[in-house]
Amino acid sequence: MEITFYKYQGTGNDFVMIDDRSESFDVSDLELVSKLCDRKFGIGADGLILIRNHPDYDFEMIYFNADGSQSMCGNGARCAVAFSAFLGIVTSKTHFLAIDGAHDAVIKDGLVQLLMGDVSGIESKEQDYFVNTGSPHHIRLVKAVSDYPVFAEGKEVRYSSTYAPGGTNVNFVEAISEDEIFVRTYERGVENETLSCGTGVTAAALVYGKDLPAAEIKINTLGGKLSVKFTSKPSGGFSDIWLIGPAEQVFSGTIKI
Ligand SMILES: N[C@H](CCC[C@H](N)C(=O)O)C(=O)O
Repeated sequence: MEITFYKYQGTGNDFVMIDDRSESFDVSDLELVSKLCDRKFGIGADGLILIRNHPDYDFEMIYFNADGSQSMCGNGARCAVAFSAFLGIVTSKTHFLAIDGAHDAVIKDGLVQLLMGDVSGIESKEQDYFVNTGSPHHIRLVKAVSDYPVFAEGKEVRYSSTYAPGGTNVNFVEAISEDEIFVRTYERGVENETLSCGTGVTAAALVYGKDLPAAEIKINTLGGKLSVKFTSKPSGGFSDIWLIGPAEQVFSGTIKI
């Protein structure tokens, strides 16, 4: 079988993108997903995204982590918007469907702005926090995130009984200033640290700015810079949550597999 693909990255979180409007990709073949994401035997990526037609939306994105599991992916969604514009499916504004529901997005000044789903609230977890921003995120505020043992500590939390059986993504957050943080993430389904995680930095920004009526938090990641804007709802929870950052096409090709 020969598959045509496009490789995208959003602040270093990288994805195999496939125009699957023909619906020819077998979504039950998780071995194929893992092989295409394998960095030695395949194309190599944190995840794989199919773009399909949908009667009620501009398009539907189907996201797979590298291990074949599915979840909402913020950086992947931003790359899906850029890819759909490249394919001519959308222009600078779009309304599309992902696993966690409908999203709006805008392409402006070379960046993709993604409207995330509302968040009902933040849970305390001993000294840490938990937020679901379309995928589950454990948040730990730390002093010097550059030196932090992200893989070891992240893996321990991800597989802890607290989050069994589904697990969680784990984010370590350092305060840089009152409106700027540095975030490193251990990602479920990649089972490693990624260079950035869109739903993760969104969760981190909500925790960091949870006592503010509204905020725009600048976020540094190992893979580049993102920002998150949000409004705190009087009843608790958050709305108007925008994840903003670049989404670039790196290369395209075909793979015989
Ligand atoms: N690994 C995550 C999904 C991808 C999240 C991340 N790549 C993002 O940009 O949101 C999970 O299994 O919940």
